[in-house]
Amino acid sequence: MIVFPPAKINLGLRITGKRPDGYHEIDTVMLQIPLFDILEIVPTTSFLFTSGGNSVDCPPEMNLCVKAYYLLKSDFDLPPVHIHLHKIIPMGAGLGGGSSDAAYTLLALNELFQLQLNRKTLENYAAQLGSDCPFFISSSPKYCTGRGEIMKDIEIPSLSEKWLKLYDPKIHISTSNAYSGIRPQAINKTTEEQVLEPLSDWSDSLINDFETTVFQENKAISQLKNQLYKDGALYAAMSGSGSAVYGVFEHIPKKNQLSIQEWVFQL
Ligand SMILES: C[C@](O)(CO)[C@H](O)COP(=O)(O)OP(=O)(O)OC[C@H]1O[C@@H](n2ccc(N)nc2=O)[C@H](O)[C@@H]1O
Ligand SMILES: Nc1ncnc2c1ncn2[C@@H]1O[C@H](COP(=O)(O)OP(=O)(O)OP(=O)(O)O)[C@@H](O)[C@H]1O
Repeated sequence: MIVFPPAKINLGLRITGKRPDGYHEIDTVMLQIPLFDILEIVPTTSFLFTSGGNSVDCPPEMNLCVKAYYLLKSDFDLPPVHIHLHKIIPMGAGLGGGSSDAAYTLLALNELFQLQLNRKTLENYAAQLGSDCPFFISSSPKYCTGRGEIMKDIEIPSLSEKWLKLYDPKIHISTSNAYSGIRPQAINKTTEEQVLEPLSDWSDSLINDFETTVFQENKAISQLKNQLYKDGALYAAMSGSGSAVYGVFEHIPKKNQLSIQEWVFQL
């Protein structure tokens, strides 16, 4: 079975508290985007994990696909499989690629071995693998709170038929380091309320709390955000804990001749 785990972007990301378990309370909207890894899972005689494309900077046993397989295997009599991951989504970019691979491993195993697990059960398994993982179990935009795992479906009419330009500055940002530099703050308005306001208000209202510290340490990332506004973006921001930045455009944006990886998608 072949599946295509997508990347996500965060629209606004507020960090509102530090929890006793060391995680942070967040308030964000997450949206899948059409940038995909490729994941193939086939039954075999002994467990094997291989990967291609961009190299993943952790040993195979730490790969979230492998962790997802063994998590399900602890509760079900799963046969051995060969998992092959072709990595395309940039790592440490705030695009949730590893989380998506983990969620899609659960989804594929559920289907391949007819485990009959419903969405809620799959989300509970996903939450054990990472805070962003439950989001990838279903494909619609979500307003996410808690440590990211409390989700509510949301429609974002402002984004209908808009264009997205995404830059990968190729700067690896560790999520836990990024969180450790943040002082949580209470918020007056939720991100859900803000994304339902007109898109023309977003640049003044939507905030990613990671931008202040990440931009201070990496001027190149804030320059890319400025570049997106210069190019005519209606709204531009960093995704998650960075380093990827995106802009939302009314019309198809031109590609720049910057020596940097960029993608353009219609939403
Ligand atoms: C930045 C976001 O991508 C926004 O969607 C997520 O909050 C990160 O989610 P993730 O990559 O799935 O994170 P996890 O794998 O669960 O946690 C990695 C590390 O990030 C920190 N972490 C993560 C999520 C959260 N709500 N609070 C945290 O403090 C913790 O130090 C944790 O050890
Ligand atoms: N399948 C995988 N793909 C990518 N990274 C993985 C995977 N499995 C484990 N990892 C580890 O997770 C780290 C970060 O992964 P990921 O791509 O999800 O980060 P991110 O883009 O910053 O996402 P997030 O928005 O969740 O913080 C990698 O540096 C790697 O060590």
